[in-house]
Amino acid sequence: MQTSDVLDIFRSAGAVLEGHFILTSGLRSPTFLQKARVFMHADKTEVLCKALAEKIRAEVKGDIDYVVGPAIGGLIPAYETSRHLKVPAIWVEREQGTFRLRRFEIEKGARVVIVEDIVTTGLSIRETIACLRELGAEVVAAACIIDRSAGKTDVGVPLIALAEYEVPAYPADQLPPELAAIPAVKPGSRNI
Ligand SMILES: O=P(O)(O)OC[C@H]1O[C@H](OP(=O)(O)OP(=O)(O)O)[C@H](O)[C@@H]1O
Ligand SMILES: O=C(O)c1cc(=O)[nH]c(=O)[nH]1
Ligand SMILES: [Mg+2]
Repeated sequence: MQTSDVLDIFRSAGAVLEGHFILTSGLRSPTFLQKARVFMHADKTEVLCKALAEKIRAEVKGDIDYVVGPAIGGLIPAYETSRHLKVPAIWVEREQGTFRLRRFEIEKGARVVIVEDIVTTGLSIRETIACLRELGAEVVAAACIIDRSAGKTDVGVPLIALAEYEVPAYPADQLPPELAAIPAVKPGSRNI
């Protein structure tokens, strides 16, 4: 599956939004990939996650014990990707801002692959890795549907992206005037 195919699916779902967005990292962007508008369609989600599962199987050597999705955005793609990988899917969710594995137990040494929706700075994946390593799990790879950094982000483990799509993002104090003129909205769930 090519990047253009992935973007066609996002566009067909009305998931490529234009405006002024506050990202989870605090960066600002004129473009937001509202993945929820894709994941509301099981058929579109299946196509994307089956392709991602195939890419994960091709790149990860050895067993995978769990797929782990960072809530909320990672829940649906992690579940659907795990269905194709035929391994269980679990998730981390924020407890007072910090990712925790609140509902599951995981064996020490378990080999896990993180499945995210979108990667911008990789911050959310690094936070997920920290949580899982504290529990003794081995994070063998991370994966995502779209990497907005187009391969520039280093999360400390191999990052398997179904598509790479570079989108501008700016520190809040370095906004171009056309972006500063638009009221900012924050679609994600961090700090809620
Ligand atoms: O690579 P990063 O800079 O961390 O950005 C990507 C993260 O941002 C979004 O999550 P967000 O915290 O906005 O909440 P959501 O999962 O509820 O959408 C997205 O789901 C990724 O988890
Ligand atoms: O960086 C983010 O927070 C982010 C960007 C994006 O395009 N979509 C998303 O859900 N989160
Ligand atoms: Mg998220």
